[in-house]
Amino acid sequence: MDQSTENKQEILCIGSVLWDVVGRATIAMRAGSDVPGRIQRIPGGVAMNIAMALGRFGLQPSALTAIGIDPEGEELMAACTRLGVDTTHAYRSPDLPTDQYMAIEGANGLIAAIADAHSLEAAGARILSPLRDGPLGTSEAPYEGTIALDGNLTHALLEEIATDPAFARADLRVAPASPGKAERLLPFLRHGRATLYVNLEEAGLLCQQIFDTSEEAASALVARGAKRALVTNGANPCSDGNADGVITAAPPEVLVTRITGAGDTFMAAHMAAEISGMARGAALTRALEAAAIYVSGELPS
Ligand SMILES: Nc1ncnc2c1ncn2[C@@H]1O[C@H](COP(=O)(O)OP(=O)(O)OP(=O)(O)O)[C@@H](O)[C@H]1O
Ligand SMILES: O=c1[nH]cc([C@@H]2O[C@H](CO)[C@@H](O)[C@H]2O)c(=O)[nH]1
Repeated sequence: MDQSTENKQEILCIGSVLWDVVGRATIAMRAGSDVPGRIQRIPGGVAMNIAMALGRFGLQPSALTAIGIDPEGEELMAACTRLGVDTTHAYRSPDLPTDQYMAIEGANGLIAAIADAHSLEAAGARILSPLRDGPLGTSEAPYEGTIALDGNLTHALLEEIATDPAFARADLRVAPASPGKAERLLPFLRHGRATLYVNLEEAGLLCQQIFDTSEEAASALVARGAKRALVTNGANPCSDGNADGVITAAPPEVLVTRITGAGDTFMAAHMAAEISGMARGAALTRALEAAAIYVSGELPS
């Protein structure tokens, strides 16, 4: 281990590490538009986005995911190394192509996106082997560190994680992959083992209820069985609820230049703050500050 990594805290990120292919146009678009613009390919997937943000906050992220042994996978492995995300424990299969996500963004925001995470889903429990069969942990000697988990895994695998003894001692923090996959996190309401990081819409989908405030949503998630729930609501106040009650704080007012990634930045900053020993209130404030810096266009650290 070299000098730069020996004092950093390792943190596992479980879920999608894939290529994002994003087409952007500066004019407003709708279904069927065919316009000039730019197309970029960048590392993505919720677990990867959280891992990259955790790295920026001084932690040492390691990904448990599926990455193909195809040219796209080799390039993605190199990109992870370059971006400070360890892939020693990633599952590599010659039969599964590297996953990808495709989005189209116009001046009026996201028009549509497709997430092809079929290889991650097909790899299933094989990505968890380092936590179940070693070297990171076993049922008898469970992993005791912090884990960020995304909701790209199948509902069945998330259900297993919610009760698996190999996860019993971890500080498990879970984020949905998209509103469309929010309901995959229901096992963590039935088995109160995880801290959930959701936005107001995702909280509503999990509780089958419409919420006006993050405070209402956080207390409803805890009432439904979540051990702890952090609910963000864009520029509006954000809440942290657990059995002791709900605390709420407002994001600083900033000029917004980008939004995508705000939720991942919030989660990573909040995890890093708590790992460094901050209390609930201070960690919430720190995470809101980091997300504000991010949406205003800088990379917080
Ligand atoms: N307009 C804003 N002004 C200030 N802070 C913001 C704004 N939008 C988002 N944030 C910050 O980012 C956090 C997460 O935002 P949001 O609730 O929109 O999450 P999300 O929907 O998961 O984001 P994402 O766009 O990454 O999916 C907020 O709690 C807040 O701290
Ligand atoms: O179903 C999914 N949708 C979107 C993402 C990721 O979220 C980011 C966009 O919000 C992007 O990086 C994409 O890969 C994912 O991992 N799964």
